[in-house]
Amino acid sequence: MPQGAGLKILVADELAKEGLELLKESGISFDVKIGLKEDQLAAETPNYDAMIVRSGAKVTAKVMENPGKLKVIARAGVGVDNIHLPTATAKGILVLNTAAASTLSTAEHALALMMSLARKIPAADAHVKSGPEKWSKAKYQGTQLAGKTLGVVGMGRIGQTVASRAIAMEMTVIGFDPFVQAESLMDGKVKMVRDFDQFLAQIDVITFHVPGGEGTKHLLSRDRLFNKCKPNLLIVNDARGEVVDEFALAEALAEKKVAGAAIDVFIKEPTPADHPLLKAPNCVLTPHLGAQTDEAQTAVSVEACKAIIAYLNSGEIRGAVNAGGIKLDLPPDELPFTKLASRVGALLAGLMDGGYKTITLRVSGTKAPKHMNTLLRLAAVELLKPHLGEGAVNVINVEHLARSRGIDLVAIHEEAPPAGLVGDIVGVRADGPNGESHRVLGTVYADGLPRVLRIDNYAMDMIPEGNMVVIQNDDMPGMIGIVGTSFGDAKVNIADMVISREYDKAGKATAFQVIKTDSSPDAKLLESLKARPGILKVKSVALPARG
Ligand SMILES: NC(=O)C1=CN([C@@H]2O[C@H](COP(=O)(O)OP(=O)(O)OC[C@H]3O[C@@H](n4cnc5c(N)ncnc54)[C@H](O)[C@@H]3O)[C@@H](O)[C@H]2O)C=CC1
Ligand SMILES: O=C(O)C(=O)COP(=O)(O)O
Repeated sequence: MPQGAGLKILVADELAKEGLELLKESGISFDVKIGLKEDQLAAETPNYDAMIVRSGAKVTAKVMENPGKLKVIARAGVGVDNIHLPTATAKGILVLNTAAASTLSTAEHALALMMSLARKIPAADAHVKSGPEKWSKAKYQGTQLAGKTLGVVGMGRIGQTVASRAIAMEMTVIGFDPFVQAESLMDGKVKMVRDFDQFLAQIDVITFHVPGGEGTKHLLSRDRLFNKCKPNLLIVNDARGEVVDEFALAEALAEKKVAGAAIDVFIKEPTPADHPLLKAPNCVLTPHLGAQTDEAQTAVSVEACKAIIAYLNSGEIRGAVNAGGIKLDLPPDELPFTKLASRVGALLAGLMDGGYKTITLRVSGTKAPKHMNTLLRLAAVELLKPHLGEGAVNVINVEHLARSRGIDLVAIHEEAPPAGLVGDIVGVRADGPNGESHRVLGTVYADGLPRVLRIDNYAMDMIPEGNMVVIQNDDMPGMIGIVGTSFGDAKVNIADMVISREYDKAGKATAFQVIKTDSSPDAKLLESLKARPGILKVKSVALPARG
């Protein structure tokens, strides 16, 4: 079957053709359905493996309530405030964006707004076009930006790009961003101010480059607009509508509490006909055009489509917003640790009788510790699968599902491998609520294949793969024979086997037999083994084949 066959993508906002071409080439079928209302989008969602949106489609909790086969949503752009992230994460849907693809265009748009505002370009343009009779220059006298102080709110990708260009225009730039700890940024050229009101007191122009949402709502509130801003302040909002109190802004402009505003983004888009900013003085408005250039639209479309294709075809995660920083497309010498973690997790799940209180990953060495979160999530997915079902848990929702069940996920970087072992060791331990506890330790050899080196305290060296049966028995003569004969009688061929012995504190020896079989042992065989005197535990686990 060709790659991509059977998969379907919903393109729910307008997307540049370059990305759509990539979808066609990938063989994954797609439908373009723009302007769907919440109910319509909710009805369409379960039929698609992936969705691509910009800011128009609202992917609410309701839309994802019954996500069907939806696995991934790509935002062709930056802001993901139109996607209900907690629901996406809980449902195991990867959300990704194209973070840097539109940075330059959006920064240029903010600068264009700033200059339009300072020099009254839109009004002057309309004036000239209105005819020669009232030709006036004095009415359109503007403000020079060189020498003025620009305050950049949000010193991320777009904020810094705006700052560098404003510095080139000989503006003084200061920044406000509570998530930047440095005293200054950009080689000391942008001083960071901690207190927002003190920041407002220093600036002639303010430009916003923050994400939307509760954390940034009404940063420029009514109180600040009326009582904290300098009356000559020019306001640029190319971020999100809620960042500035739109209604208070219209009043502040009318009452000359601030000098002007240029706004690209609104609480409600399209803006309603009675929106107060439409009639506010010295106010320049654009219809969410920050990223609307040929270059940015091509880039976001291509990146979003490439990322969707990569995730659907190979599980590769690019530009993830809700995957806790995990990475599955690792270099060849690190990639086998992902398989190791999954198989260690699956083996451990097979050993446990009950549920879990804590799942702990311990890693040592140089390669595995680079990917602790990824390895922990992969192991935890396998541990939770038998409890939640095959399709219910994945690397996106595993942390949420564990937390919602009161299971702690812990990752520990050990300075040195456990005694007797060397190199990159990945160990996973599960502790149950009733004192049950098991652990499995493994590594990856130079052949790139995972090895299990310990189950509990039993030492071994085995590739975890295929049908595996783990048997714990009293260490006494004849036990291997009993097991061998039982498998033989059941016509189950033993492909490989390791035996390991351990002594408990009282000096009593027990042995572990880890057996790989060519076919799956049935319940009757396992039950008959369990019933044998001297056999303490029999567990069967089906792992993927070696490949
Ligand atoms: N008008 C348009 O068409 C476009 C608008 N945007 C908007 O611009 C935003 C920023 O984009 P990037 O610079 O790429 O994101 P970014 O993530 O690189 O930067 C955002 C910055 O905001 C800071 N921040 C967060 N909360 C803050 C707060 N309460 N006060 C001050 N700073 C805060 C963060 O620490 C970060 O440094 C996007 O989230 C999106 O909402 C992005 C692209 C196009
Ligand atoms: O990328 C962003 O965050 C934007 O705001 C751009 O929105 P758009 O894709 O043009 O609807």
